[in-house]
Amino acid sequence: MSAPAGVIHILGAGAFGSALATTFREGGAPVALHGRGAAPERAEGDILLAAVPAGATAGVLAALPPGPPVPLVLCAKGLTPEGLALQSQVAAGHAGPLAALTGPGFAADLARGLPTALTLACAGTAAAQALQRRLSTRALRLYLTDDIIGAQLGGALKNVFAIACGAAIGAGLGDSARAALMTRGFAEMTRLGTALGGRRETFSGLSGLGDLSLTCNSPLSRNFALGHALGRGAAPDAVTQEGRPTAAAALSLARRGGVEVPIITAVAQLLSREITVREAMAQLLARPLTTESKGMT
Ligand SMILES: NC(=O)c1ccc[n+]([C@@H]2O[C@H](COP(=O)([O-])OP(=O)(O)OC[C@H]3O[C@@H](n4cnc5c(N)ncnc54)[C@H](O)[C@@H]3O)[C@@H](O)[C@H]2O)c1
Ligand SMILES: O=P(O)(O)OC[C@H](O)CO
Repeated sequence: MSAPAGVIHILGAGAFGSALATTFREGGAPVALHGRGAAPERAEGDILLAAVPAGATAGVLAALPPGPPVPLVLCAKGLTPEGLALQSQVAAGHAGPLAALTGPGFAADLARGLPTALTLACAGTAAAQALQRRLSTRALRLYLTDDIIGAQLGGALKNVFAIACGAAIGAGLGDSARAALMTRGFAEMTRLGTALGGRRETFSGLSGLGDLSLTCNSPLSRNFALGHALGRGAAPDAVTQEGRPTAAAALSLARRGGVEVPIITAVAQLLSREITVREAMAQLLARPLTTESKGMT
């Protein structure tokens, strides 16, 4: 007889944590969903998922009581500005295998059992495959990558481009402007992401282009909705989403690495009230003319 599977502990009982709990329960796994202030005891064979906002992960992990070195799956999509930009850097002290779950998936869709494909990024083939088997269900299909840096960067940076697209649509600038921002945003994501250590191919996958497509095209995205509200004249401080700290952190990482990120720059300026949506678009259109082809002068 095989040993019973351990418990999937989900830290964070918000929209995504609750949707994952529903998904895994429907897949037949034992799940414990932990709200704010909970610090679950773990046993061998358990899995920990952190599904709180990116800025809360460090505190939630620090509050855990000591336990066996079980795998930790990071679900937050965002960069934190304190120099520890990526979630895997925030969680670097974790003793067990570390993974990131990212890619195009709205909590609302998962909670309804709608088909969803996500990326599970994890170093170490055996640990990665074991997690893939435990966390996949009939509705949730997980693809593996060992590029944990690239997968997290795609998931974080798409928030900034979703704000840009929402703002363009909210301001009535049209679907062509959205397509331009998505495509040039993808170029920017790949340029910054590879400079920070991600692999180029990762940005063409679910965690990059996949999530960018979803959030730039759907009013269900909170980042798109934030941008849309800005485009319609709302004050930037009225709403806080992970895109806001991520835009600031991405801009400072890009400046440090000498990477050109005009859309991230415009979104950061928009969020700090330096420019309006129309000024942001005018600024992007006024940049020196350039090529899409490598090597063309
Ligand atoms: N909602 C989605 O569709 C979705 C999809 C994929 C990934 N995510 C990611 O999952 C993460 C959580 O998003 P969400 O939609 O569940 O957000 P949410 O606001 O619905 O829930 C966040 C949860 O974290 C808890 N929390 C917040 N700050 C905390 C703190 N300091 N300490 C302890 N708990 C705290 C809140 O009480 C809440 O239960 C985000 O990083 C988001 O990018 C969300
Ligand atoms: O609502 P958003 O903008 O945080 O997007 C949710 C998920 O990241 C979509 O994959």
